[in-house]
Amino acid sequence: MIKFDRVSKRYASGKDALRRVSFELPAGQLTFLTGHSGAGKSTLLKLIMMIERPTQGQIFIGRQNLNGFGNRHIPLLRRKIGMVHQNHQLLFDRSVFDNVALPLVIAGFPKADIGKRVRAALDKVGLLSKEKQNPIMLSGGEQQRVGIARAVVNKPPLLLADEPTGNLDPALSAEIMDLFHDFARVGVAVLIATHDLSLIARYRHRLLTLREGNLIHDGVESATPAAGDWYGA
Ligand SMILES: Nc1ncnc2c1ncn2[C@@H]1O[C@H](COP(=O)(O)OP(=O)(O)OP(=O)(O)O)[C@@H](O)[C@H]1O
Repeated sequence: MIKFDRVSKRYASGKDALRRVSFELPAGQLTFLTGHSGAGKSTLLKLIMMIERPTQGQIFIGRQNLNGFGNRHIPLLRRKIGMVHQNHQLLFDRSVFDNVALPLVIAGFPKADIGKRVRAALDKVGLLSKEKQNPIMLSGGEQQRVGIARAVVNKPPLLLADEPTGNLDPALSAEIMDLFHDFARVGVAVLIATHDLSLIARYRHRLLTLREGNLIHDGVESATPAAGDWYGA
């Protein structure tokens, strides 16, 4: 589903945020992305979203090489990617329904279609009964689920999450992880960037570990937190 081939990113400041990073994420797999603060996780997600461009190397989504994409292709690309943020980034001046509908409205879906898809997404995250509420009335875990419904309402083949359980207690984190597992089970490639070592230890998934822009580990073997590794201790 997604492939990085020797991807490097140097910011204008001269900072090398990623150095010759290569990996592939197949459809239907859930993968954690970890590393210390500043290791390059957000940069990697930004390259996938085309918020930033690589300095070297190639990124493929499906069979498409992002190097061949101009700015006008970006909206089309982003429709293939669901993004879940730690702070949900919900709009508090509109209902839960309207928040989830937003990507479909932007993409120009017909109204009847929007209703069907939004309700299916809210049903999936267990929040159908709250569609008319303002998200400000919801708990942190519920707000995160609204964010997930919005990310998947387009049925994207790729789901990215940046610290999706950052503000949640272990029980709510487990609920969110259950949802991600459900999406992986139906063929979505799920990439979760997280610092949460207990989360990584609890689920034995493939783990990509970055240190100072280098991919220093790719596998499930040492899914137990190797904090010493991260911090170069
Ligand atoms: N726009 C930018 N211009 C210059 N340097 C940047 C820019 N964005 C990030 N960096 C630098 O690139 C490196 C990687 O940053 P990045 O945000 O990708 O790390 P991260 O692993 O996501 O960290 P965190 O977990 O703290 O979010 C850091 O040294 C950071 O300071």
